[in-house]
Amino acid sequence: MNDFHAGFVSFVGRPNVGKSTLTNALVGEKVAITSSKPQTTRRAIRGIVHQKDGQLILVDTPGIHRPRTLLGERLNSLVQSTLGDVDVIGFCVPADEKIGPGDRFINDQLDEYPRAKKVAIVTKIDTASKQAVAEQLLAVSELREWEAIIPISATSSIQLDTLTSELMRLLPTSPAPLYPADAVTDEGLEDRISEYIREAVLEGVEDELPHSLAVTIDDIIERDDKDIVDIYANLFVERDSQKAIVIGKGGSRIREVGATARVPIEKLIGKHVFLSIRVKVAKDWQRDPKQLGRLGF
Ligand SMILES: Nc1nc2c(ncn2[C@@H]2O[C@H](COP(=O)(O)OP(=O)(O)OP(=O)(O)O)[C@@H](O)[C@H]2O)c(=O)[nH]1
Repeated sequence: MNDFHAGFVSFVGRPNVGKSTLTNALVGEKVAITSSKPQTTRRAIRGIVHQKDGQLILVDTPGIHRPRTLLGERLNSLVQSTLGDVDVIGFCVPADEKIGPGDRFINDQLDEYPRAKKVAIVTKIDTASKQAVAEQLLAVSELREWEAIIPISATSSIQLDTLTSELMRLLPTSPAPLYPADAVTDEGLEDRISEYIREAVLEGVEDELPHSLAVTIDDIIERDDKDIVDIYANLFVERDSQKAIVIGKGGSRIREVGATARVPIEKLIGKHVFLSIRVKVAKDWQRDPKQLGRLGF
């Protein structure tokens, strides 16, 4: 049987166009955290879509942007090395914003990856009128020759099956699946937990604070006597003033963060969780090669 398709697909686009939300919607599970803050995604996260006739491995990448810090530069080079390896690139533009210089910049970069097939995805069509969507499809079609142009909404589940089968069709045939049938991601447990915590902190913080956040896990300990898992996490910020904001009056904010993050973590682990989050200052870590290394970038 040679009609099983399997391969790697990456969604690219400006920050905040809905790449992570789309990844989660296609996988059917939260493998990538999302937020309304630009540049939420910092790693290439793999989400795996299983179908009878194929396996789609989605590599979620940070949004491409002009870097302002060393972290920004590392994120951009992560995108570049990821795109060099994928079979299909899905270029995402939102239906509710006109194509601008940021989109053109990314579209031009796609020439550097001749091996990958290219499809355009118009995202968030639930937010725009039929006419606006039609105009956006036309504008996108003028950027280059695409294998397909597909309008979707990840939050309203519009055309997601169409997108999956289009992507599947463009993947190479494979003698066997690349991942086991029950895998939804290749992210490790610690990384997924850290990301859930970062997502919870991102809710409600503003300005440059979202970029200053990093989370690491010291320990995950199963208790012998009870069905509880103890998780010890560190939340890094860059300045003392940010530490105060994140902790909140009398620790109120950080308690809320813990309660919010515990929900997806307990779902993931299938047990009750005691979550300890210690807030620490790592001064200007986004610009410091040593600290970036320690935080996993
Ligand atoms: N209305 C609507 N909102 C969406 C849709 N998809 C994503 N969003 C919202 O758009 C925002 C950004 O979504 P993300 O998935 O985090 O965007 P991203 O492109 O991965 O962003 P970065 O990680 O910054 O690159 C979030 O607030 C989402 O809820 C959609 O189909 N419809």
